[in-house]
Amino acid sequence: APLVELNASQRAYLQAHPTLPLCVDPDWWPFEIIDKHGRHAGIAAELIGIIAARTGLQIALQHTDSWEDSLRASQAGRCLALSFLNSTPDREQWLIFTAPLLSDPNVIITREEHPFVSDIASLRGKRIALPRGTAMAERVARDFPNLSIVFTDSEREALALVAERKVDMTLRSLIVAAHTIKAEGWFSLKISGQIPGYDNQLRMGVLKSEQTLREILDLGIASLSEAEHRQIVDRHVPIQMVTREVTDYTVVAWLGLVLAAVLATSLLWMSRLRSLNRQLRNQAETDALTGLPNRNALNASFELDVARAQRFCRPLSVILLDIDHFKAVNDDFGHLTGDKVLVECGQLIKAQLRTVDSVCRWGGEEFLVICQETTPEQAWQLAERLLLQVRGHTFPCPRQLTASAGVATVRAGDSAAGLVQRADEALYAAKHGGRDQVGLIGHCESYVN
Ligand SMILES: Nc1nc2c(ncn2[C@@H]2O[C@H](COP(=O)(O)OP(=O)(O)OP(=O)(O)O)[C@@H](O)[C@H]2O)c(=O)[nH]1
Repeated sequence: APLVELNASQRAYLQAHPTLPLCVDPDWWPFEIIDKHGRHAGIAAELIGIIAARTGLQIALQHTDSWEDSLRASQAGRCLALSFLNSTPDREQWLIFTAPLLSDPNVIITREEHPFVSDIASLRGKRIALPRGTAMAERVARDFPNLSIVFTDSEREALALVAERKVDMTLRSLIVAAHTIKAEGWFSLKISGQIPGYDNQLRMGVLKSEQTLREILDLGIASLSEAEHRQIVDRHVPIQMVTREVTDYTVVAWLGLVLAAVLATSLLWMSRLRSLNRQLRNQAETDALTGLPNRNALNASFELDVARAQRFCRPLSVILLDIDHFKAVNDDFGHLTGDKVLVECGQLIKAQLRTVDSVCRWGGEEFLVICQETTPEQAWQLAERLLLQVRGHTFPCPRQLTASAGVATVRAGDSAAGLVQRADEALYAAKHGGRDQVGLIGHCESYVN
């Protein structure tokens, strides 16, 4: 980078001051530290190093034991400049300040389970830990009377109180917080929000008498590029600085993402539940072997069919069909053959029906056919046709098979069960009469004129 161009009085100042006595905070990592070799290190040290190289200043580090020590040394005139500090009315009594070397937002730190803070002014009765005597503690007390402040002796103690659940939150420099959370392993802490305008503007402080020194430093500071700032900060803060983007918008975006994820999961879950329920209902109402509806599937609608036929004097008939000597099929050719016969018999019956009629597997080797708008005579004819089909069909079984059927038609006062009962009696009669025939019980009373 090019050297900064100085004017005559600035060059004269440098000649009169071959070294610049600088006081720093010896223990404020990652901003700055006096390391074990007695060297100034950290973000501030690197930024000031570039400034010195570009302006020709020779820095002479003044060793102190603490930040308070450094402030006292500065007040006593033992160092002409302080490295990295916010300007406050108190400090302005003896210092003048350069432009900021670094802006660093102060962020709200809470435990992981705390919701994101979008508006700190709306929080009631929350406890916030802040180091005593800091500019930020003064500002929070003034701007947010809704919070109760717990004063601590250090920033570390403030963070520890949050980690130990003794307070709800603290406010801290993003860079220092990111570093400390990682260094201390306080991963139960998170950055929950940011107070707009609560930024650290870290500047160099120069004794009031040293106007020219401030001019020189400002020229050096102005020469620092955004990329140089970023590189230096990134090197010292191992946590990704995307956290720098923690503003209300990111919070909203994150919440949006989380909500979307929850919504998507519930929708998925609900559709899965619906599909499972559909499967369950299908399974409950379908005969696994033949794929026909079973007795359960029929019950509700069958009662209604019977009631409707009675109410409107319409004929409704049922046919109960039973394969003859089916036990012998099982016994002679095995259950698997018996199963195949049942499946084919179901298909055979179904193929003969009008769409308004329905067939279900009533149980065992019995099929029940419900024939809407069907007189006993018509039902009888259908039953005869079904038996003819069975008789003429080649089942996957070495034996020629036949079936018997019982027919019944709705009467006044009938229930669905009563109707099937009569069909069963008719079937019994057919079996008794020699099988392979249709049985009919009682007279063929019908509602049709
Ligand atoms: N393979 C097979 N057999 C079944 C099934 N359900 C019932 N059965 C058998 O069907 C047979 C019915 O026999 P029975 O009620 O004695 O009547 P049948 O041998 O058909 O004689 P009739 O009805 O008097 O002509 C029994 O042996 C049952 O085990 C099934 O799902 N698969």
